[in-house]
Amino acid sequence: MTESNTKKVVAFGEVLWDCLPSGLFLGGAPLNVAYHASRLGATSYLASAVGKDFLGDEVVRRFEASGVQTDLLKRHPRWPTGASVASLDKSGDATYEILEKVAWDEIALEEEDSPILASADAFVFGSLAARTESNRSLLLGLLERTEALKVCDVNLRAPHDDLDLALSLLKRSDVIKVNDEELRRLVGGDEGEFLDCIKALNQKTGVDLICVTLGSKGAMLWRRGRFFSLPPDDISVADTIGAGDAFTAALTMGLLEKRGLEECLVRALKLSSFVASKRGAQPLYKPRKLFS
Ligand SMILES: OC[C@H]1O[C@](O)(CO)[C@@H](O)[C@@H]1O
Repeated sequence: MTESNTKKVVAFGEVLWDCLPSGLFLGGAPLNVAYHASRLGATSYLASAVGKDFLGDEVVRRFEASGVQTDLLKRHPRWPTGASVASLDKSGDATYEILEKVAWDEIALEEEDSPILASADAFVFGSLAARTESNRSLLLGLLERTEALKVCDVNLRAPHDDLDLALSLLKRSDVIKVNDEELRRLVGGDEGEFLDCIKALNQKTGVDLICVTLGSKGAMLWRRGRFFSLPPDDISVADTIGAGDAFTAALTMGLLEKRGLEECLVRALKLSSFVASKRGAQPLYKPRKLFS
């Protein structure tokens, strides 16, 4: 853990360019979390890889501009920088075809990276980057060793949405963030009462802090039987890309800053609503203004 008040957040997993008809947008759920954690005052890192190509150079440049640290961002010797072919429906929700055999599919950390990993206050991860065997074993090793708060935003993305794998990762976390559809898929409870689904996920994973985002209905935070639920801000949606990732970042920072659970939820919803009101996952903003 860090001594100073500045929190250290390490996110693990994909960094990629979302190719939308309107252009290329930098994304990847863990990077989006690292981006917002940095804006919210953390020193943040992304453990990932980009190719030795122009798009990889551009990622490094964007990290430097946004304050995300590049120490854990490696250059893959052969594979290209990640990308997805993304499309938006009328309500601004995105679907992604996430290309394979790309740099972040083979993240390679080194001995010299250990001090950063060992001093993290939060370690944020999802299930997509674990689609390759090498990343999976790296991630499991990191989860076993870290003393940081482990936050899993499961981020199921078809066809890389192996539910057994997702559950095995969720079991290793301290905090779970899912959306309502993911929740129902993970507990196999299409018809069930919403709260029963949360309790079922708690029983399946043993994790006591579960947050569920509900799109236009807001979000719910559940901790050992107590829960808070709030509607989102009244906004007009530009696109929902990265709104859930922003939610995870604000929730993680709120928990690290020891804010009350309800305040964590208020801030997470505020930030995710703001992101949904803008195009792309990484809009500029001043947290003081946003949360005032
Ligand atoms: O990480 C997988 C996908 O999810 C997003 O991060 C949005 O949450 C996209 O930018 C990316 O293509």
